[in-house]
Amino acid sequence: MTISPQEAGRVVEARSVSKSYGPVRALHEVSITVRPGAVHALVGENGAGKSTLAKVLAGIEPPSSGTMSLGGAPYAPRDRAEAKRRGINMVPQQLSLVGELSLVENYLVVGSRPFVNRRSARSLLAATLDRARVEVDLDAPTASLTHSHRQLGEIVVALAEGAHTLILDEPTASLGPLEVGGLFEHLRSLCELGTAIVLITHRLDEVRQVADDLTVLSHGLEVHHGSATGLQPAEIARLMVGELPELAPRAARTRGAVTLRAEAVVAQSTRDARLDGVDLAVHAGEVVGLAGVAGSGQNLLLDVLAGFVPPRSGTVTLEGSRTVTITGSRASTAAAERGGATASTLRAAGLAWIPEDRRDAVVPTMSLRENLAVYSSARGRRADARSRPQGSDDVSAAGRLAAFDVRPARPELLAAGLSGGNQQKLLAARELGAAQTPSAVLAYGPTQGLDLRAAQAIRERLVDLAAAGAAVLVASHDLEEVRAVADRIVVMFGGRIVADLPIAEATTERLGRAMAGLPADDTPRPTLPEEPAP
Ligand SMILES: Nc1ncnc2c1ncn2[C@@H]1O[C@H](COP(=O)(O)OP(=O)(O)OP(=O)(O)O)[C@@H](O)[C@H]1O
Repeated sequence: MTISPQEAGRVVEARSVSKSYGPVRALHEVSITVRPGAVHALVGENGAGKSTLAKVLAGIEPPSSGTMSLGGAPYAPRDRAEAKRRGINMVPQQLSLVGELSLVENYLVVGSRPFVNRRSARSLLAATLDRARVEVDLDAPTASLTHSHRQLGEIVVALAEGAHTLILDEPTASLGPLEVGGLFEHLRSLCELGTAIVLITHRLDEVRQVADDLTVLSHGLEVHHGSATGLQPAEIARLMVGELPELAPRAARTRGAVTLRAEAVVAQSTRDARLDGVDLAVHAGEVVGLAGVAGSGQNLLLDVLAGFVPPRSGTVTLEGSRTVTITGSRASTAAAERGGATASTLRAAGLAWIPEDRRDAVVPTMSLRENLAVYSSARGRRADARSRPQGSDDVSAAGRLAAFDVRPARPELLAAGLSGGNQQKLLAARELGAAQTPSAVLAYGPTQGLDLRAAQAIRERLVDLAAAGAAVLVASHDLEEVRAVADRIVVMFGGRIVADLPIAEATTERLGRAMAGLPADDTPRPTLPEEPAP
């Protein structure tokens, strides 16, 4: 590719950049060249240093040593605002839009241009949308937008701030295949306009689909830097982690009685399709996959099953260490009648819960040990700990962290110091690593942000828990994730369950049709359920 003089002014280079956090060496003499008009994929296993490199490029963290340049001129941003002024902006792993505010209002909050009024901010964003060929509602509260629209909205805000180099930290981690396709189309349009994109991803197939250049990091070192063209996912995986162990063959399991049941559940939330009489039974010893395009009701169903959203009508039952029944908006166990909250009543009865957004479950300001113990502490179990030998908690916490390969496996560290993938492993260690098998597991995208090896370990753990008698329900935007573990796949569309397929019958074609609300054969579309009441 030939670079015009104007574009040459935008080549971002980092030379021998290192970054340490105390004793942790996150980056060691890494060099990268980011070209205008190209997608540069940045891959590596969890904790390899990808986000750190992104933060250094975006002025969020200063490097410990090394130099950077922009268009040949020195580039050493003092902070993020300076990086933005020079045209380099980052969309973080966890989106930073304020949910109650619209995109226009969010832009007014973060925009670096002084004295921009609402009308000119709106027209600037509208023009940016147009240029990037994106359609997103500029005036609705961003919390009411789908995840992919929020993602695009955040990109549009960054572009409106004048970014010529955009760094996207795992933008596809919680998007479904259709949304990923849409996002990539937009990224390609941006590249045609000369924007440079650094794309951090764990989905190696995406590198083949969209990337021009590739940098692979491993343990803070750069192990590959070059063209992405023609590289197959398996080759990239080998560069990242060496050979992957074969998936263990699935152990034979027997399906037991129903452990988790939803009957005629009707529920409503502002973020998802209204549940319209959902029946679902998950048996002890089975893994059920839950699929659906975003907004089909799967988020709300899991929130109802986890006790966070009370159903308007219908019943949820967990046959755990005791039976918990939720009807309408109340849990009817003795504990709940004494005032116990529904979600914690379910937990106390043996429900494990991995939410879609790990920020709902991991407390960054607490240590890893405190994060592991947070629910038992909340139930007043600290007193038990006092009677144990001193330090035994730390030993068991360290063992649990090591078993889930949390790096570093040091119980006293704050969770904030872990990379995103390692926080996800910490969550899995808490929810799936207790000595006692949970009665039921609800997991939404349990391998989000995990590298191949870590994702494989979590999948095996879910299957092992089912073999040990748990009823496991796994929802994901990533069909491959669901398919890798499930014995059957239930598909939601428009707030209803529209298909329930044994894994052997869950072909891409059949799942795709069900997810689009089409019947199994070629007959016309079914009538959609009524619109939720305003
Ligand atoms: N604020 C921090 N304090 C201490 N250590 C940190 C901090 N941020 C990152 N680290 C450490 O630096 C290393 C690299 O982390 P980084 O977040 O860059 O990894 P990553 O490749 O983005 O991982 P992931 O795929 O899990 O997001 C890790 O060992 C991490 O624990």
